[in-house]
Order: sequence, then C-alpha cells, then structure tokens
Amino acid sequence: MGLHQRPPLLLTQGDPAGIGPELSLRAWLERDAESLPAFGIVGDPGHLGHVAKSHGWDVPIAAVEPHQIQSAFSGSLPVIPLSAPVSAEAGKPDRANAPSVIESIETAVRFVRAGTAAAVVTNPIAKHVLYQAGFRHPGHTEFLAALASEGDPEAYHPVMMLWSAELAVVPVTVHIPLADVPSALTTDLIVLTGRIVARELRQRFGIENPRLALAGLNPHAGESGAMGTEDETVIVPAIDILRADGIDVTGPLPADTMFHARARSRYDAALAMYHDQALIPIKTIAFDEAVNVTLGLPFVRTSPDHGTAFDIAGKGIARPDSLMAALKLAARLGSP
Ligand SMILES: NC(=O)C1=CN([C@@H]2O[C@H](COP(=O)(O)OP(=O)(O)OC[C@H]3O[C@@H](n4cnc5c(N)ncnc54)[C@H](O)[C@@H]3O)[C@@H](O)[C@H]2O)C=CC1
Ligand SMILES: NCC(=O)COP(=O)(O)O
Repeated sequence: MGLHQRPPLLLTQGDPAGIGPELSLRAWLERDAESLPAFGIVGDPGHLGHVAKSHGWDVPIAAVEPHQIQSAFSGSLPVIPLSAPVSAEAGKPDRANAPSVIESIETAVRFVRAGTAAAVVTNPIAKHVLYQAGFRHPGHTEFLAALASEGDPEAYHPVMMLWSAELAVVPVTVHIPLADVPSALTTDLIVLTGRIVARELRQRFGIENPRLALAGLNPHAGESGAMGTEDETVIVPAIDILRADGIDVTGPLPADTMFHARARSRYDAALAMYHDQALIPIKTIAFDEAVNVTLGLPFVRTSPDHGTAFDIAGKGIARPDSLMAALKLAARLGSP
C-alpha cells in the first residue's frame, strides 16, 4: 500500500450456496466501469474459482494477505483464505459451511479493528442455517456489535439503517417476532436509537442538522389512544427527550402516509418501530440500490439490502447493484 492509499475494504464470504459468491465476482468484473474501491474477500479461493468457471467468467483469483489487496486488485480478485472448509452447491444451503461463514465475519472485523481494512462489507447469510449450527446471534447486526464489544454487552448498541438516495429507514426493534414488538419498544430504546442515528448522520453522512421522522406503532399512530396506547405513552415521551437534546424530530406519524415522495422530502431518516415497517417501503422503492449500514459500531459495516436468494443462486441472473452500492458507501463512510 502506498503512503497515501487508504486501506482496502474487506468483503465477507456470506453463505457460499447463496448469491454472494457470484455477486462478488461480478462486482470485481465491474470494478473499472463502476469505479469501485479496492476490496478483498475473506473466503475460499477454490470455491470462488469454481463459481467463476461455472459461469464462464474470467476472474483470476489471488490468495493474499490483507496488505497485498491493493496491489493485487487490478489484475485479480484478492482472497484472504479461510481455514474452515467450504463445500457448497448453489441454492442448497448446508449448515456444514457455518464455521466458514462465521470465521469470515470474525476475520474481517479483526482486520478492520486493526486498521488493515477500511470497512467491512458483508455478503448475505442465511440466518436459519447458522441457527441450525448453533449460532446464537439474530443476524450480522447483533453479531458485529458482540464482536466489537469484546464481552461488555453495554459497550455498543447496533442500529440497522437501510439507506438509499430516496429514503433511509431505521427499524428500532429489529430481528424479533412481531408479537414481541410492543413489549420490546421502550422510550429508552427509541431515544438511544434516535441519538445514534442523529449523531452518525451528522458525523458520517455529513448532514449538519438531521431531520428524523418517527413512525407510530399503531394504525393512525393510535388515533388518540383508540387504536393503541404506545404512540402516546412510549413514543411521544421519546420525541420530547430527543427534542430536548436539540434533535429535529417529527412524529409519531401514521406509518401508512410517511413514505410517499412528498412526505419523504421532509426528513433524512425514518425511524420505524419494527422490521417490516422500515424495510417494506425501502425495498419497494429502491431494492436494487439500497444498502444496509450498521450504525453505532466503532467501524463501518455495510451490506447489500437483499438476502441469499437461494432461488436464483448459480443462475447468473442475480443483480450486483446493491452489493456495488454497499462497496461504494463503505468507501465513502470509511474515509475520514
Ligand atoms: N444481510 C443479510 O445477511 C441478509 C440475509 N437475509 C437472509 O436471506 C435468506 C433469504 O431471504 P429472503 O427473504 O428470501 O430474501 P432475499 O433477498 O434473499 O430474496 C427475496 C427475493 O428477491 C430476489 N433477489 C434477492 N436478491 C436479488 C438480487 N441481487 N438480484 C435479483 N433478485 C434478487 C430473490 O430471488 C427472491 O425472489 C434468509 O435466510 C435471510 O435470513 C435476508 C436479508 C439480509
Ligand atoms: N432484513 C435485513 C436483515 O435481515 C439484515 O440483517 P443483518 O444480517 O444485516 O443483521
């Protein structure tokens, strides 16, 4: 790496039976056309070579150390080899690959924390496959916070944000059953989330005075208590505290009318009360462009907005746009 070169990005393997491997290869093939930042994959050189060959793509694979990624990137796809074995057939997830999936994430985090990489970009994992193998974290978001926290569960509160040029959304509660949302949703959680979002929109995204819009939980934001009470008893007090902090907050807004184009122009990020309230609008508006960013961590992590797409894995039809957007955003946010 030259004196003024930034460290490269590290891309994780994701589920090797999903679309991650072919998207990574396609992103590398598009590196010049898309002006992508240099990246390396923590993965299995043999498996990636096999996937490239099966699609007839000319992608030389180079097994490297992190400090060799920059110089290798223009002529080959740099891969930091895993020690766990990988044996995967497209579209057929296998829990036997879980150790390699987890090792890839842990290794990427280790290098980014050591300053050898600028940011972590994760390829999609199939959560239920990892759970079958004993993985105890709901998803990347929570696992990355656990890795960053190094045993202190209070150290970092991770916040999921899905970002696109048209819309940014944050689910305040994330990977929990819908039935558990009302009891998990507290004023403290909303305030903590709002503070992290406002801080990182300022510091990382360069928005001087971020405008946050908070969704209600219930239909019509509760209709003055007739359709549910959490909007008044939990969300309004959180808004008061965030406003007292000097943050520009509106809400609670009826969720059904806050995502059309005129409404979107009034805020920089929408805080939704549960996963689908946030992700349905952004995946409807910007499925190919949106990026999942984890806020609240001591390093930058981005990811495509989609999952493993086992139904199309291996067919060569998966679109690499969201992964390429994740690489570009990671480079932007990872820069001082
Ligand atoms: N960041 C991550 O690791 C994420 C992982 N997942 C995991 O992915 C698995 C599958 O989840 P699903 O709900 O089926 O969502 P999915 O995003 O994998 O697929 C939903 C639909 O979109 C299509 N699709 C997805 N990505 C595409 C692309 N790049 N180009 C063209 N079409 C694409 C698929 O073919 C499928 O029809 C689950 O096990 C879930 O846990 C889901 C979201 C994010
Ligand atoms: N639906 C988004 C999602 O599941 C992403 O989760 P994570 O693995 O990024 O925590």
